[in-house]
Amino acid sequence: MSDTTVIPVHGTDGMRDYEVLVGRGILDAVADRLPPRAEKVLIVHAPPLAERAERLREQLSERYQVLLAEIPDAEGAKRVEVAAFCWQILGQTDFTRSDAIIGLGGGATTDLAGFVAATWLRGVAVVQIPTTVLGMVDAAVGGKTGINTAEGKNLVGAFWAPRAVVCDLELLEGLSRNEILAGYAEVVKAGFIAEPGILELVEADAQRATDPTTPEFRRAVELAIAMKARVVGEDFTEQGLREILNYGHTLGHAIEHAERYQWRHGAAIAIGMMFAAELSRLTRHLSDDAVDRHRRILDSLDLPTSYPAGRWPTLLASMRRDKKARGALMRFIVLDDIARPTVLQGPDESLLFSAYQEIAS
Ligand SMILES: NC(=O)c1ccc[n+]([C@@H]2O[C@H](COP(=O)([O-])OP(=O)(O)OC[C@H]3O[C@@H](n4cnc5c(N)ncnc54)[C@H](O)[C@@H]3O)[C@@H](O)[C@H]2O)c1
Ligand SMILES: O=C(O)C(=O)C[C@@H](O)[C@H](O)[C@H](O)COP(=O)(O)O
Ligand SMILES: [Zn+2]
Repeated sequence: MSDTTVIPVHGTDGMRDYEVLVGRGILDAVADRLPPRAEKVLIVHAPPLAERAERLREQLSERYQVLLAEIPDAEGAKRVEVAAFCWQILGQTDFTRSDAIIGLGGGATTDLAGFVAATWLRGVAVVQIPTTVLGMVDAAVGGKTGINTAEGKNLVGAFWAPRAVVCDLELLEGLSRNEILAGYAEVVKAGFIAEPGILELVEADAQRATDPTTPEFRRAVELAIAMKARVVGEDFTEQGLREILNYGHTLGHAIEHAERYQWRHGAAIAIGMMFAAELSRLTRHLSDDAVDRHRRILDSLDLPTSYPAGRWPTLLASMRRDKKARGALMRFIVLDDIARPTVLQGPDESLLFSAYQEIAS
């Protein structure tokens, strides 16, 4: 464990403090992070993680009765039917408040596992083991849990902090390059809103910054996690500051909805950040240089930055249902400069359309 980085997260709103561990080959740490009085543990995982879940089950079975819940892959996990499937397992095995859930997988799995933990008996412990870049730097940290509905992304959910987050970088070795790059969209999001050092790492050498075996990758990931830890430690339930983590998400979530949840989250958010940068240029005088920097960085990561012009009415309707909206007023996270985020409330539709035209294909 000597090479493990420990990032503390301050608990507020009745949540306990917890830690995010980052390292290689550190899954042994999981047992010690489970509640001491737990007897049963449910590992929630998608099919691609089945072998890994079985190994974890063997590792934990000396101390616990370990159950497995194999759920649908990717966004298919974030449905109420899948939560009900997990609740049924918990009910049939007399899972009590001292037992614990483990979310093992990408952000979709950890969002669902967290939601099941938040709702079962009004809250049981969850330890998250993210297995994608996006899960490690964002989804598994911070306690936002949730599922999608036909009307929109993450419309049902709860704030429920994990007991620990264990990020074993070795788990990333089976991921495709496209999956790594999509997850990296949230790493550069952290760069744009608060940690320009991340952007510098990508600009210096995008290949090394995105290769999970390099020190540059680990540095970028740790900077992104530490930034998120600071923000959620101050504003767990998104009363204000936490909204900055939604940079690029108002349009990004609308794209995911328009694409019937078949797109990778990070790809949609990349387009959303490009839109937010253009909106920032129009409303906050974000410099041309800073906007071009967005496009250059996203291009260097092979992430998309445009979307068809004709989809605007659909996207606008969907953005009105965004959780940041207050009545008829839409809210967007924009930048005064790199690492200086702010909220734009109630912009005119014509202004939004002008920003969209800049990214429309
Ligand atoms: N709660 C939050 O704060 C938060 C933050 C960001 C994103 N999210 C959510 O996270 C989700 C996206 O997460 P994601 O990008 O990790 O996608 P994902 O969970 O869909 O995983 C992507 C794919 O990679 C596979 N996979 C995962 N780990 C693997 C591994 N180690 N080896 C091989 N295959 C593996 C998965 O099975 C899936 O097919 C979205 O639903 C998004 O809304 C939540
Ligand atoms: O943790 C947060 O807060 C975020 O906004 C992080 C986002 O990257 C993430 O996609 C989150 O799930 C979006 O939250 P939502 O409230 O817009 O559904
Ligand atoms: Zn996101």
